[in-house]
Amino acid sequence: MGLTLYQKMRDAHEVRRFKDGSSLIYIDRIMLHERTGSIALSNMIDEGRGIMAPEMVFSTIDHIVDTRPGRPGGTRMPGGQVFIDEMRRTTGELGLRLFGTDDARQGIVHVIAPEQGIALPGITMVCPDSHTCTLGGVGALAWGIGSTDCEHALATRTLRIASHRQMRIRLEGVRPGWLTAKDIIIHLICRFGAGFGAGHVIEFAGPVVEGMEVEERLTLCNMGVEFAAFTALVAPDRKTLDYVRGRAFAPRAEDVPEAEVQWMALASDADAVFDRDIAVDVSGIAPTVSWGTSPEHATPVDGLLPGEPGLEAAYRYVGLEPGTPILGQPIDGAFIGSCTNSRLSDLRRAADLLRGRMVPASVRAVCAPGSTAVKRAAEAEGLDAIFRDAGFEWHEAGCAFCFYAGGETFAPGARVVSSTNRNFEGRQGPGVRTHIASPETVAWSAVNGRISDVREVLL
Ligand SMILES: CC(C)[C@H](C(=O)O)[C@@H](O)C(=O)O
Ligand code: SF4
Repeated sequence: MGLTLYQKMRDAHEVRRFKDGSSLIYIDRIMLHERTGSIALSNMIDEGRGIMAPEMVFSTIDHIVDTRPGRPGGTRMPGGQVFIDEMRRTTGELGLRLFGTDDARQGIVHVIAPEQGIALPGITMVCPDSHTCTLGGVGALAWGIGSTDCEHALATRTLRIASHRQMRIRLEGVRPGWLTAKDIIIHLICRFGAGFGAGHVIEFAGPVVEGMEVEERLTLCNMGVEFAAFTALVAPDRKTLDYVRGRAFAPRAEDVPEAEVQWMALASDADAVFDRDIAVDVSGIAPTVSWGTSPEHATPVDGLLPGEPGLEAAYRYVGLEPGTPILGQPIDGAFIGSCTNSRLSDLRRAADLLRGRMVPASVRAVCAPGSTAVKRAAEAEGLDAIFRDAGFEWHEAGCAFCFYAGGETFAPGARVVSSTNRNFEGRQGPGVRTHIASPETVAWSAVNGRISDVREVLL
């Protein structure tokens, strides 16, 4: 019987298989950020434990640090400075790499991992952060862990994982030019339900995935955890190899040929058995936005809001009515950023829609590039000027606007179209109503001052 991509990667890293089917897995690389990583590292120091392979640990400061231009206050999160200070102290004491706020490699952990070549095809990676699944987009077996597991991984370079079920989602059909990976993943979560991936590893495959750029695959895998999956993956291909080559922590030039042969062999066998094998035709998928308080509360942008029972609390929070259109809903805010959609390709596509246009004064629009490197690259090609001229605030790299670190937010009750991945109550701040969507939908809605259909301009 053939093996799935996931099974091959697991087997290649398996130190031991237990009777219950779980496995002890060798961990290649570990990433940390100040919100959770600082806690794991202080515990390690307090317990007198050493780090098994310090050179394989990569840390950054992204979550609670302000993204305001210049970051004048460090962080506005009450009590937040201690996480930043602890991250600096503990990484210093333990001799770990830290991409701090003064480092050109700083950024949202899941954005810098592929960007710096830390995430690579075929490696195992963990980080105490749920969106570590993003890295499946480059063919890494990567998943989010809790603090205790993080300490275990730091101390032993291994982790025990359960035996996961296998799901493949094959994306087929003709993808319209305006249809983004974000629309597709929100559509899938809405169609199958936010719990559909529970207990599974999801492999995204099929011609539409093969046609996607690597940064789009990162967006697709990013929301694997919003599908409740253990993680998500895309098999590496030529595009992945081109993407990875030459990045700072990728293999050295002389090792590349051998590595690439190994990476290209990473694919599910033709006779691999999946517990669920689903084909989805993307041809009919519309630009998709969330309306409620779960990513599964979503709708085609030109659809009417659903009226099933059980959605009352969500409707109350968002201040909308079943049976009404989402299209045309006036908005107060627009946000482009987060580990889902803040890479250079996202900013370019949004800028294309903003060029020569202006966001109305009633809308507060913010862009926080995913990393300092993305920010600088965007500035080098003049994207910052396009965003600013359109009325967007141009921020530093970080998470703060995505998850309300405690400071940066929109006004209570504000309706915000956002390129992020979560929309539960208060996610972007007290009372803020988040509609998750593609960066294109965010940009186009921002200039119109209402939730808008990108097909008006991109068809
Ligand atoms: C703070 C962190 C642990 C959290 C996560 O794990 O996802 C954050 O990144 C988020 O998106 O809510
Ligand atoms: S950008 Fe948002 S979703 Fe991503 S890691 Fe940061 S807080 Fe979590």
